[in-house]
Amino acid sequence: MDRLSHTLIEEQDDFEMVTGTLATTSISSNGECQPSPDPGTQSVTGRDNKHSRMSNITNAAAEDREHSGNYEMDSANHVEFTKEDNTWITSRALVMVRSTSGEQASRILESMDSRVRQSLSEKMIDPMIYHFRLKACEELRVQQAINMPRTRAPNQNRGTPPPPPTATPFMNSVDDSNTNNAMDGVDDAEDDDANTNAIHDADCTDGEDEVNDDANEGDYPLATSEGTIDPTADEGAYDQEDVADEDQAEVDADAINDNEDEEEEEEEAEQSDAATDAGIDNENNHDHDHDHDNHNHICTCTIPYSLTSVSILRQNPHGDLELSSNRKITSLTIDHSTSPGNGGTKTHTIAKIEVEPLGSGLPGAKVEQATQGAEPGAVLYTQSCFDRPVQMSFMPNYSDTATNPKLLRVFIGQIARGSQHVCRQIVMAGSWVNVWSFAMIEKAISILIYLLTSLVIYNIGLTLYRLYFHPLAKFPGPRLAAITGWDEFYYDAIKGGRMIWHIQELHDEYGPIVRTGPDELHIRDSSFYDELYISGNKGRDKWDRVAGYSGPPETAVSTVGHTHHRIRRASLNPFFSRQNIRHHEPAIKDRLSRLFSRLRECQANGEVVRMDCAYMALTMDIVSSFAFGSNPSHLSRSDFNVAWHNAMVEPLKGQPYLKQFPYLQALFPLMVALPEAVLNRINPEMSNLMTWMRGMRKDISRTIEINEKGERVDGTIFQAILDSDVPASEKTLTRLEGEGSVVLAAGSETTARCLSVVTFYIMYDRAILRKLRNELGGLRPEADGFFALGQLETLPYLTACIKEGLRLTGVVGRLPRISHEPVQYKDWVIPPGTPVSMANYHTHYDPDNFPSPLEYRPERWIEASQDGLKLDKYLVAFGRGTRSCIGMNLAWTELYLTLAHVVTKFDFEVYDTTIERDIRTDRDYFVTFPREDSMGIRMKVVDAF
Ligand code: HEM
Repeated sequence: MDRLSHTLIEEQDDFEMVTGTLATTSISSNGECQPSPDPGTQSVTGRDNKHSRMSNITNAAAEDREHSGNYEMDSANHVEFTKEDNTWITSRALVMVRSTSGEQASRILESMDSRVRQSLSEKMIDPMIYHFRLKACEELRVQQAINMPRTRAPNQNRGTPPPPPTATPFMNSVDDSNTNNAMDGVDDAEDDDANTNAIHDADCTDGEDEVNDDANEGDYPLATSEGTIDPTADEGAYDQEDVADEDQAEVDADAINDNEDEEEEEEEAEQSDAATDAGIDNENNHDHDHDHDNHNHICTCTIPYSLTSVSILRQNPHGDLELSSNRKITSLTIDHSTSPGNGGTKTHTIAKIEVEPLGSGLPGAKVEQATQGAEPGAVLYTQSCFDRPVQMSFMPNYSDTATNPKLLRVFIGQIARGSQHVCRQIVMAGSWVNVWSFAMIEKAISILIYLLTSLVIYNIGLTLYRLYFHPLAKFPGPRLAAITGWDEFYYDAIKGGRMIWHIQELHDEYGPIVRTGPDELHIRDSSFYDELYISGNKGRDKWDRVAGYSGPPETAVSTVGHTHHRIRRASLNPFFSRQNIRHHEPAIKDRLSRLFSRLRECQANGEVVRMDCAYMALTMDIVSSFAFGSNPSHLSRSDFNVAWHNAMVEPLKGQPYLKQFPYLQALFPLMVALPEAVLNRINPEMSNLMTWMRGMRKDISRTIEINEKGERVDGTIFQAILDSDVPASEKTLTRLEGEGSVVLAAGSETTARCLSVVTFYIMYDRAILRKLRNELGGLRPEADGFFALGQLETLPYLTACIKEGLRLTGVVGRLPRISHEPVQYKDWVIPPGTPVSMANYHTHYDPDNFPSPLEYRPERWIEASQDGLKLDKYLVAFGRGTRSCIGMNLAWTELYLTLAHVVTKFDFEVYDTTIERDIRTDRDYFVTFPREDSMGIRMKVVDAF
């Protein structure tokens, strides 16, 4: 394109739009913009003279400058505009005039220097036209300064004045006004603009433009001083008869434009190529009029991903990036209804955009819906509140989007040429820029730093408090345990249920009472057991940290308060009474018969039996018939339903995590709520359990319904609770459901483990087997083929075998209790409210009471009794006090009946089972666990009698 040479003023900055040093552009006698008429400095180019009217303007402006310092020419800074520039300026000015309300126009006129007005009036120049031409010149100059492709001029249609700004939808209004979306490019419309009116450039410190205030502050405002951009606002056109003159001027310019068509097409083609280079679909983005050669000149707009703010990084003349301003978007509304898809590119209309007033600074803005429009790949089209459309195109960055989806490439261009307040910086952007969600990241980082600092300070304070000022500070123990409870997590979660062995070492070092955690004491003294786990009204509370995972909410076992626990326990006691268990004896014997027949089958098949699973199937079948009146028949399953065994046992390993992160308990109800198919895929074993729980819930609901009709469902724990005197709040579906789960869990693995360990030792040590068979040989079975329970309970050796089994297995872990009164232990006064624990393991393996504690030696119980020692005092497998095991009568019944009949009816051979690996208590997950590599307790049935 044959551009006339032009000189730009020395700008303070490429991106400083209208400051007080606007280029001193003049309007030549032919009506084109050109350098000011300073003969000494301007390069005047040849032009045809046909638009003589405009020379008046030129002269007027020149004279103005003589009168006013504001219009002082800067001889060093002058500019020349081409014809097409002038065309654009004219059209642009027209649009601005039309979009100016009467009120605004009056303000402009008022603020205009009277001498200027006078001068203009003498030369019959409309001051509004003059004013807006200045602005248009200024815009154009800025674009040229950054070498940005020109926006399609408004009112491109030959002779048709542009329509006034319309209300939403903006896309429509953009189309109507023939400005299309802002990136409509330099298209044929420019051919139409031959309006060669020219305006002298002027120094814009004339005070008529509040934009200058912003610019002078070195800021790059994106908002009006009120901070609002409302593209829906129709400010009402400035009714100007003088527009007719402009139209006439446009007609005059047609002839000139014809020569320029070819050049325009070439330019368009260049730009289209550049867009292709930038990865933009030219078809979809044919309107993206931008210049990719100018990346170095553009400012980089940092628009947070959520569009909470807009900040602009500008590039100074040295090529460095500078942060020029941050403006917070306070509201951004996207009109999705006007968002047609565009070949995979989403197009949205911004219905309204508001930014903060100057000086508000970052950060923080609540932006509704903003993110919806700002996803990578989305294209935001909008029309500014002014006369030009604003387009923001969000496209993935070529290189970084894959690794960092927050990095977008944004094209911002052709925006609101007339909207100097708001978008002039964006006008300058006019190209593809990288956009990062800095504000969000910065905000997150600052919050993180704040939190970390607070955390560090808090922890330092807490550490000092725990070490020196805590009520337990005087108690012995390692400093680490005094400071943090994480060592417990390490031993229980990381090393796998080993905390009680670590505590054992601490006792060896520090004595019988040790501070094992910041708030917790532990005592290893078998003689103190009954004092801590006290009976009667002085009962202790549970520690809420532990109670939470002992069982589901609302159950007795998870109740913290002693009094509340008593109420709940009272509703269960009758059901677990010795009398009620006797009542269930036939059902227990029935399940035992099933076990015996299964063992005979195994013998016949030569199968190796997982005794731990067989006994688990037995205890689950028994407890199910006892508590729920049902028969799940785990015994009948070929593998004794090993899946159920695992489903009941494996979750216990999660207890250390639940203790450290109690909120994980919230996941359990979610798991129950998961659809069966989903859970089945995730964990088929748990899925069985969940299915069972759902079934139980149905049964309970039915029981409640039947009770409401005045009828009963006898023989279940649910009916027992409903029959009890407890308040209705203790008879809810949740409570009943919870108690059902607890009974199934507490009543199966505990007893099963004891049975399988005892069976192992009896079969492993034939001497024990012989003694036991001798003792049992003195009994005669009853009519049902079973020994009478009463008789079995009198057998000392059988009882000793069971006690020795309970000593080595059962609940081995700590059972914290909290007293509301000070507790005296030796010289120590334990402050009220302190959780104090004793591990059953330490009592059961106390060598003072049980020499060679790791050995299975039933004889110790016989010998102790003969020596008058009350060894039973130290058998605490079922706990003691108000919270001891409620199911111990059932457990004893099962143990007596099962062991007595198994040893007399079957002979087993231990199969690849070792004491070290499979029998000995190695881990504490509330109940005893063998070593990790255990393969179960396996035996072969070699004989059946
Ligand atoms: C050898 C077998 C068993 C052992 C070693 C045993 C051990 C224990 C222990 C130590 C506790 C106290 C837990 C604590 O303080 O948090 C307890 C509580 C409990 N046990 Fe057992 N138990 C056995 C069998 C059973 C059976 C067969 C049932 C039911 C059918 C049962 C049901 C319960 C219940 C419901 C509790 C909670 C009591 C409460 O908090 O009031 N247990 N058990």
